[in-house]
Amino acid sequence: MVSLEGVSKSFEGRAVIHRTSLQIGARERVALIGPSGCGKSTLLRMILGLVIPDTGTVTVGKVQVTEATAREVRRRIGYVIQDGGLFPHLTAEDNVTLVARLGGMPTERMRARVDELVDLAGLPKTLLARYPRALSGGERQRVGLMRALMLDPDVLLLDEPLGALDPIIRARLQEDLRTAFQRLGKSVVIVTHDMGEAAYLADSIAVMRDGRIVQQGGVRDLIDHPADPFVSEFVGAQRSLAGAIA
Ligand SMILES: Nc1ncnc2c1ncn2[C@@H]1O[C@H](COP(=O)(O)OP(=O)(O)OP(=O)(O)O)[C@@H](O)[C@H]1O
Repeated sequence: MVSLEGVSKSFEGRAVIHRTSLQIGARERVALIGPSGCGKSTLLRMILGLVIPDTGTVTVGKVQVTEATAREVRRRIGYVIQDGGLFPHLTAEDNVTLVARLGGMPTERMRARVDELVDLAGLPKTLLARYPRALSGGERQRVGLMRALMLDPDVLLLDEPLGALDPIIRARLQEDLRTAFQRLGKSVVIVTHDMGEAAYLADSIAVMRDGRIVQQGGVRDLIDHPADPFVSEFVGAQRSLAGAIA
């Protein structure tokens, strides 16, 4: 469904992605994990056509992502960022329906879709009348998810969607996201710093360091067969409560 083949990128003469490849199949969920600044968001932005690689190719479905096709490709992708990325001057509902309205979706269809999505996102419908500033972080994130899903995209990209939330809300949203992913069966790429979250939400985890994917596999692979000392250090650095007590 999504394929990055040998992509690289430099900004201001500094290489931030070094010839990297990543494939995400239909219905497959991949987590991108790695230290701050290793290039996770840049890879997501390449899939969206917001960053065009210096070498290599990105394809979504059968379409190669270029400056010319980026807008068309973005219509097939839902994108969720930290804190929802909502427009502050629009109500939650107007945030969710904005692109559909601009695209001329009939009102009845739009209403039906919003009803489906409040159910999927686990959000009371009454909250949709509020502006983002009157919503909690978790509620904003649920609205962000609804907005990303409004046009029923084939691919869902989430860039640290739960990073700013407290642990209880985060755990609830993790559960609801997992259920939504299972129900929807879309290709998903989720960026996170949290190995537990990656293992819970994704089929496989791609560990990045310094602009490269150093290993991709299931969480057991990463623990039992780390490709190098960095992977073991990174996996081991995620302190569990049980470990802290011990
Ligand atoms: N448009 C840009 N111009 C210059 N440098 C950039 C640009 N975009 C990203 N970078 C740099 O590229 C590197 C990778 O950034 P990126 O945002 O992809 O990292 P990340 O792994 O997502 O980090 P974090 O986990 O902190 O969000 C960083 O050093 C960043 O400063």
